Amino acid sequence: MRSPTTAPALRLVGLVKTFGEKIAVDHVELTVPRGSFYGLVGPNGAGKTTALSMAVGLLRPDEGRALVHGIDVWEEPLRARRLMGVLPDGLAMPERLTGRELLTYLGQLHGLSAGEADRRADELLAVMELDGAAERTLVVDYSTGMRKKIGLATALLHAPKVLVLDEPLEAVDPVSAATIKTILRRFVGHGGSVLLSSHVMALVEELCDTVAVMARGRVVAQGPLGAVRGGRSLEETFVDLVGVTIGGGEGLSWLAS
Ligand SMILES: Nc1ncnc2c1ncn2[C@@H]1O[C@H](COP(=O)(O)OP(=O)(O)OP(=O)(O)O)[C@@H](O)[C@H]1O
Repeated sequence: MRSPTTAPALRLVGLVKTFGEKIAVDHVELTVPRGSFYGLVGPNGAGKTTALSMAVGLLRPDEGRALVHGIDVWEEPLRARRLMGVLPDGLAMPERLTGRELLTYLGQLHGLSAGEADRRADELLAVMELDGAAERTLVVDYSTGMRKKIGLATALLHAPKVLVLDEPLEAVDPVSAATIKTILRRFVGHGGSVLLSSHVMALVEELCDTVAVMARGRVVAQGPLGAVRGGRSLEETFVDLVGVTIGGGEGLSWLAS
């Protein structure tokens, strides 16, 4: 086992998860190099959310391990979680708090002093453009895009080394998306590592240097973006790898009448 100082940002080793008869994640191996901007793509139901939930310690695997900077997420959860910032799908978070209250509360749970938690909350709210009226609004009343932004702010609050983000830009307007992309690029530019899942190939091509394609619970390709797409667009490569038949061309004749 490599030491925490040289280990990859994140390593998933033989992860398996079944729900009843359904194998949601089937022996997934994934290595996110340090300093990489890593995109995980796959069709609906491919197992991305299940794999990411196991990677960050939110869902216990049936088999396999997840290591953050070489630290086992299940054996040393506190050490591992200190290194990770997580934006889960569905964004379960305390909702009866304002954006500011949420950040200061979570900051103190992370062990920051009240002053430091306040200072970081100020900066994050400003950067996410959630200052002003938004910071006094309860999170339960936030729009989907605002929830993504406050979720990303909570993920960044304790200055993690690795961000694991499930669909961070889904349902986010273009202006907020540009803000989030800038923040993520800065995070990687300063030595952090990002693993994000997305359905949007153009987004992954724009942001990520390394990609993995999941289908039916398995990783069917992974590596540097250029090598995986092999001179084509990621979308073409994806359709080939995933082996989908593109629907919509037949049926629905009543629509034309
Ligand atoms: N809690 C659960 N109970 C039963 N089945 C589940 C559960 N969570 C996921 N699944 C099933 O596991 C498979 C993988 O789901 P998962 O949400 O990980 O896929 P995904 O790639 O994130 O999909 P999407 O892109 O649509 O979000 C799906 O068939 C899903 O129905």
